[in-house]
Amino acid sequence: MFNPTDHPHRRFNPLIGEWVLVSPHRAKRPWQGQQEAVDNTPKPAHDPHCYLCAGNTRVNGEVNPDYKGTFVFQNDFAALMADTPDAPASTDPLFQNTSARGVSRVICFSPDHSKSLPEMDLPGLEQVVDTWCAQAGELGKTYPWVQVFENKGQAMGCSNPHPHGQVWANSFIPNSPAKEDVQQRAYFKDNGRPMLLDYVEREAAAGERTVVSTEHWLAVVPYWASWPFETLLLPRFEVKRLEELTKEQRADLAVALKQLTIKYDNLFQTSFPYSMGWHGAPYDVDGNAGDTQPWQLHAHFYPPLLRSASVRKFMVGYEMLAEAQRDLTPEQAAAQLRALPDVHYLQRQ
Ligand SMILES: O=C1CCN([C@@H]2O[C@H](COP(=O)(O)O)[C@@H](O)[C@H]2O)C(=O)N1
Ligand SMILES: [Zn+2]
Repeated sequence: MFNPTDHPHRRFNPLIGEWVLVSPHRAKRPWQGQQEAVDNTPKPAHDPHCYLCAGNTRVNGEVNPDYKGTFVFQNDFAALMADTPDAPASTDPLFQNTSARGVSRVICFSPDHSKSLPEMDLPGLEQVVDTWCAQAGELGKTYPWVQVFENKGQAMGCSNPHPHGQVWANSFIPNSPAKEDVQQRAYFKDNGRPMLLDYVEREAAAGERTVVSTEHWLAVVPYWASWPFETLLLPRFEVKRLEELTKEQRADLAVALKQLTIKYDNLFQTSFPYSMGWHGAPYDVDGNAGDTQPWQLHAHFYPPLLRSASVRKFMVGYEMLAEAQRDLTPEQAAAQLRALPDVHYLQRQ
């Protein structure tokens, strides 16, 4: 008799139209592979050598202001520029290219070099949320896609430990949002409702994949999660883009973010690495983005850790050549996170 906690099976991710292989007992195999370096040394509130700290000089010689809340600056090594000339049109179907313009900005979450999101207070987190919303709303006037994201931890290639995120505006809609656009439009056409609005209601009723639940927000390990402790942060109301969030919805988002990231840090009692980012309806800057009705704003958290602070999941081999594969079920991951205290392990000492 099939049982999803013991038997390998595949699950469909309707947001990108791809399958994930679930092998529930893979996490039990002996591990003699790489151990990630774990850096639990406490950080100073101000680091005189940090390029992102208030009042310090950045690598390009600019001096950061003595900022008190969030601080946004143009990335000195921007991946995209606003004035890049058009790439020459290609006629050969095997050698297609197209132009790429945009803006890259860095968002310092606070002047405190030592506090990542779970350790920040709610007013500080609300400022981060307001900054995300303001950046998306401003850049969305000029660019069809605005990618708000955060790389946290050295395990995620973070080049600077000062808690910060980034926002990259694009003159194009990148691959992942493009897939989600197609999938949400197809679902809306068949069902007359945004996919993730139906999904959040079903998950709120089910509960077995819920990690954090607040008045306006729900964080789940999605049924189709790829990364071991991947979560999807969903509004429990219809909303298309960050800047549409009301003050109350933003304040509650700060609560949900704090609870989720505290759970994450408590899982292996370490600052939990992840890449996270927001997806909302593309912006209609040239009149052909289509209506926003099928879309629902949401945030993805993609954390690499699998078994401990030092053992991560590798999406390699089978995952690169075939399809994503996970070593424990989403329900098991959610249960582990749910069972954790909602006070940060450093606060408890
Ligand atoms: O003086 C600096 C240092 C870092 N940066 C930028 O800060 C960003 C740090 O982000 P990451 O840690 O996610 O790499 C990185 O994109 C880097 O280009 C500056 O723009 N100026
Ligand atoms: Zn710093």
